[in-house]
Amino acid sequence: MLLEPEDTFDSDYRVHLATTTERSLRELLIAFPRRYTGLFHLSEKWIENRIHDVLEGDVIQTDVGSFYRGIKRGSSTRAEQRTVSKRKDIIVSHIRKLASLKGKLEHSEFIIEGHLIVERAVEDGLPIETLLYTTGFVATPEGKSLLKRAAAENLSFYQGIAFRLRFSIGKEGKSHLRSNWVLNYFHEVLKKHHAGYFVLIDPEQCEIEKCVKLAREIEKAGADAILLGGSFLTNDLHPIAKALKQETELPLVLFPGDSMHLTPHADAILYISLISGRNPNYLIGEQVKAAPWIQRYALKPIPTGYMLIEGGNKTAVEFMSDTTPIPRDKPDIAGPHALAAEYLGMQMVYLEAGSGAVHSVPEEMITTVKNQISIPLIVGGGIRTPEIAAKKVEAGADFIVTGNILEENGSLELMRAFANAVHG
Ligand SMILES: CC(C)=CCC/C(C)=C/CC/C(C)=C/CC/C(C)=C/COP(=O)(O)OP(=O)(O)O
Ligand SMILES: O=P(O)(O)OC[C@@H](O)CO
Repeated sequence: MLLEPEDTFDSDYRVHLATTTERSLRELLIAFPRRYTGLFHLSEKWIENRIHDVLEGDVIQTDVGSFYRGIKRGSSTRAEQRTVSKRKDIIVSHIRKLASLKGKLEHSEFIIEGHLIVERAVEDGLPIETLLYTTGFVATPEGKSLLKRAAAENLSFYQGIAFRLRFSIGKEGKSHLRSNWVLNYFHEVLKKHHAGYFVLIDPEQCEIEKCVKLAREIEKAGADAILLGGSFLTNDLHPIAKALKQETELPLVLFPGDSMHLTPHADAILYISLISGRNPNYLIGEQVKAAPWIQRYALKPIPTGYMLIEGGNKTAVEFMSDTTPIPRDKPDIAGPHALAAEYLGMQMVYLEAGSGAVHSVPEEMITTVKNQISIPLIVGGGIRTPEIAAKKVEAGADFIVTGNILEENGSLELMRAFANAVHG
């Protein structure tokens, strides 16, 4: 985003946006200074609606094209508060960690501060990942010139607590995995706790308000992330995801049943391939259809080997995917599937008994799989009590997913009991 002083059309700034995704546009608009008027050049139709979400104003036609002229709403803008000051902001806390040598070594990332050195780094083409700056900085001449250069380099911007620049050392170029803060966050959860706890929200099962209430409780209870998805969706995902993201600090991770289950309002997506089945559509077909949209929406993909395990009843996943689950008494078949997932470069394995399964994944199978792989293991389906969750962790699960039980009885106490049982 580049701001130029503007007075011809009764605005404070003429704003040039270099963005191709809704997410980066949103982040840029968050950085636009409050109580100032901007004249935004509308290069593409979709930009207009998104600007309208954040700024109050109208489209104006001029002889040099159409523009959106709007003023940034007052200080109560939720997004603004979230980005700048929330203590638990995941990116900000990650950046804080990088201040220590231990943090730098652990993540192979640096922060550098000061516009001259940052400018030099941009100029030298260092593998920069994210540029962080304050709202004040964007309006200074140094800020303008640096942001112009950074926009030309296609860097992602983030308005942070201080003007800082983060970049990775090591290999050239950007890797989606190296810059995948959600995956890094999952690994941090595992360093902090014995295991992590994910709660699945099924968009079919709740109205927006109910979902939001549930999400707030999930966060309060100490869960580590919210999964959003279902095997068959008829509800519009966008408003639900948007509301959840506004109301909680937890990472919002899509858990898709097919390539239509996407929204730019989430942080990441379990990029699952149904490796227990032999249905090419769920091994690679849906993934190919979704890939360009995941890129456009700037979702962080988490490549995951998804394995369906017989759970005593025919589940939605089994029916929808037209695949046969791995028999629950055959851990020796499950093990090599998981190992193959790791060898294929997947970052997680998910053992799924199916939502509402009569029997959850057997402990023996969890242990066999865990012993074969070094990537984190997610276990879900039919886990109905904190005691059972603890047993799965003891057997080797790194992350536990619960869905139905909280839809049936979403009490804060029960969620807390699950989080505590899993965290150990
Ligand atoms: C990577 C992308 C974009 C798509 C991959 C799609 C794949 C491989 C799907 C596997 C098969 C499938 C239908 C998985 C569904 C996973 C899921 C969200 C399960 C949880 O929900 P349900 O089992 O539907 O729960 P309910 O029965 O409560 O709806
Ligand atoms: O709804 P439940 O049975 O808890 O299952 C959660 C999840 O693993 C389904 O994909």
